[in-house]
Amino acid sequence: MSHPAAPYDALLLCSFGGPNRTEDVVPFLRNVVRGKGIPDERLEEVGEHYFAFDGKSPINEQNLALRAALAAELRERGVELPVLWGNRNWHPYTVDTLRDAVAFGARRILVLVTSAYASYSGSRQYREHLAAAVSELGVDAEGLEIDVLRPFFNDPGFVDANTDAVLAAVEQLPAGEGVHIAYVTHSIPDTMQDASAATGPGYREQHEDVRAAIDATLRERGLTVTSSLSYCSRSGDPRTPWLEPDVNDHLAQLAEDGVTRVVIAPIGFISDHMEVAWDLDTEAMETARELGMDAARAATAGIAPVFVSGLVDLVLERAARERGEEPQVTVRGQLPAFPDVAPPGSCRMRHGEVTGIPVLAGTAD
Ligand SMILES: CC1=C(CCC(=O)O)c2cc3nc(cc4[nH]c(cc5[nH]c(cc1n2)c(C)c5CCC(=O)O)c(CCC(=O)O)c4C)C(CCC(=O)O)=C3C
Ligand SMILES: [Fe+2]
Repeated sequence: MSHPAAPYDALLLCSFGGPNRTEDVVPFLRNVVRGKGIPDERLEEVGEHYFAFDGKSPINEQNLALRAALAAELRERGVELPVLWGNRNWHPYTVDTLRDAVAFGARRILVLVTSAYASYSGSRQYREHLAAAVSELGVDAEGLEIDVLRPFFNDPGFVDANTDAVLAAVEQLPAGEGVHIAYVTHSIPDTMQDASAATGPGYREQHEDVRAAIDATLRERGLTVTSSLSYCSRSGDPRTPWLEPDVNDHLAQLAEDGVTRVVIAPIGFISDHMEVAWDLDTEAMETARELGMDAARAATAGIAPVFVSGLVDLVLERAARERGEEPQVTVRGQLPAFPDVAPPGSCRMRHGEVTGIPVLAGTAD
């Protein structure tokens, strides 16, 4: 029998990156907004949330924890597959990790992007980034082949971890009748939403599918549930339309409608990074308090064993398909599993225009 992770010889956790201390904040943000000509003074303002946390984003420690959990789960299953880590916008940069991996003999690498949903920001932008990293490596990357795991929003491990978290949050609320689950994700520009829906279910529709799947389980458990999807963390020009409603406006509307018990469930995020810490734990929870609601924030998937185990299943499933086998694929919700290779035209940038920017694991059109 072949090695369960063959043909891969490494798994690369590829994430956004975040600053570790005050001095990192502006250089990190320069990377994030690269090429947009935004002056440093403006970045000092954009970095306000990071400065409020002494310049330290929680995201790096979360990725280290996820890497350790993935490595432990692989080891437990007797699978030898090193788990590497590289970021788009801060150390360790993907290009550096890849250079080391190649020097250590890696030739086929599978990438796990730390966004569960497909959109330009969570999907194609990472594939552009990987192509740029390989191109920067030049001859050093000769013979290197990189695949990217499909978006995993409807993976049973991810959905079940979120379901468990919502159930635990309901338990935290004072006793009462009925509960509203306010599912929350990162807002994106309407144009990016439209582009995400060009070749398959769009960003919003992917979230709606997860919402319905979790709701169904909650009702099976006997809970009286209403629910909604709202958005956080919009940025940019206020005249540009982004997905709405904003979670704070939405909570006010819910209060007006007589909702008194609410669970804020950040299904759009795989861990408690800055958006969750600031926009939800700081702002949205305060909004709920001011509105006199009983509110609890559901945990993100983080390193919940069911989530980590689901990710390892995904890795082994993809490896098996690369070997020409037909492993069983299980999803929650109504949408199918996304394809291994993103179809041409998928998740283009804001306006769906063809940029010609090279991508890995897919075509540039
Ligand atoms: C859909 C989505 C996810 C996926 C959800 C997920 O992966 O969880 C995500 C992840 C993240 N985004 C992050 C940080 C930032 N995102 C920015 C800007 C933007 N994000 C957008 C969307 C998303 N972003 C968009 C449409 C913009 C506007 C710029 C543009 O139109 O292209 C900016 C620039 C400043 C600003 O505009 O606010 C920053 C600093 C961090 C790190 C957090 C930490 O440090 O803990 C993470 C994981
Ligand atoms: Fe972002």
